[in-house]
Amino acid sequence: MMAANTVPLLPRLVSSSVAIANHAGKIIRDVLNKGDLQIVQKEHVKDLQTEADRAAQRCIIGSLTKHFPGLIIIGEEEESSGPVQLTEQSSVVPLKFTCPPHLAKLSQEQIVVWVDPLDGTSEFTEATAAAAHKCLMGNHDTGCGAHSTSLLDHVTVLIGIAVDGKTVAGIIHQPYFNYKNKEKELGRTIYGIIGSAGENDGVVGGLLVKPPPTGCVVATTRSHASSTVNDAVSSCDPTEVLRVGGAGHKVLLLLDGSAHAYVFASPGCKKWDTCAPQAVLEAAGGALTDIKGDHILYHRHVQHRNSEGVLATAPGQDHAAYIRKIPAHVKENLVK
Ligand SMILES: Nc1ncnc2c1ncn2[C@@H]1O[C@H](COP(=O)(O)O)[C@@H](OP(=O)(O)O)[C@H]1O
Ligand SMILES: [Mg+2]
Ligand SMILES: [Mg+2]
Ligand SMILES: [Mg+2]
Repeated sequence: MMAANTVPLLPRLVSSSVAIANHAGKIIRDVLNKGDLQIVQKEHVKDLQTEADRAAQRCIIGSLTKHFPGLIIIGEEEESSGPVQLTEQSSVVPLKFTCPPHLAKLSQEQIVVWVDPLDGTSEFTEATAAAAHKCLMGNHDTGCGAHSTSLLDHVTVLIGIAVDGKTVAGIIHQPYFNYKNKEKELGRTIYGIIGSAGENDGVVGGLLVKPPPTGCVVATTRSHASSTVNDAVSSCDPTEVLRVGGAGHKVLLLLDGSAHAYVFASPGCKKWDTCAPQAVLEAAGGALTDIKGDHILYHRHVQHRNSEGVLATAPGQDHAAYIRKIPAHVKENLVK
């Protein structure tokens, strides 16, 4: 085994981030178990923050800063006060990939880390409300339909690593994976480095399944729809539309064969929503761009909004063909 200081910076950062994302997932579950989300409204009624978002971000940014002093990290949430749980320097996961040669000699100044401590906050709050309602009703299924606890599957922790403005590595942790099956391990982490030779073509931790050769299943937002969002989805002639929460979760659906494309023609998604999912998807052979087909950049001073929308396709799909289908009025509506 290589001594820690001979391992290049990027694999060390990925390995440490996997351990940190796993711990952030535990913090999220602990907040939900306590049942007091302390919800704060940010820019509008569909833009919420909970104590789980805040505590998970304190853990991620605090731990990364402790292990990599001076690292540039941009998180979704503003700084908050409260207990900070840090991971140990030694809590790294064994590496299951090789570092691509062109990323083997990075200096820390080239790196920006984009952190979404809890992606799918809307669904997290609704699932929690549903669970509380269920308790009040004596633990029977209330038949709330949309207020189903299955919404917890939509929650992920995202840590994306960009080098010289391009995403190169990502970690997607799903804290509630398997929560309905008590026999199995709770939570999973999928991570990848673009161009690395690891298990499953550079993506570790998840089953990679191509979507069916026929049909067109489009995943899109569940809680941030608009007429432009819906026009873009319709233009793809979908055989099925999955309205689900979270950018991380929608990219997981592209990786497990559940959807062909993720289409979001809105300026609502931010760089911390796409940096990690894009890297994992592209490591697996998929693509994620804005709705016009242009690359999304992740420099330190870039605007946070993905103002020209998001379009992602599963490995093996014709990404350019989806871009061509998006109507001109939708593209014109989304400007820098
Ligand atoms: N109109 C909007 N306003 C604020 N955030 C938005 C938004 N549209 C999308 N997002 C953010 O983009 C992510 C994916 O959205 P969606 O689930 O609707 O597809 C969510 O991240 P967070 O849950 O981390 O805030 C969501 O809040
Ligand atoms: Mg948010
Ligand atoms: Mg998000
Ligand atoms: Mg978030």
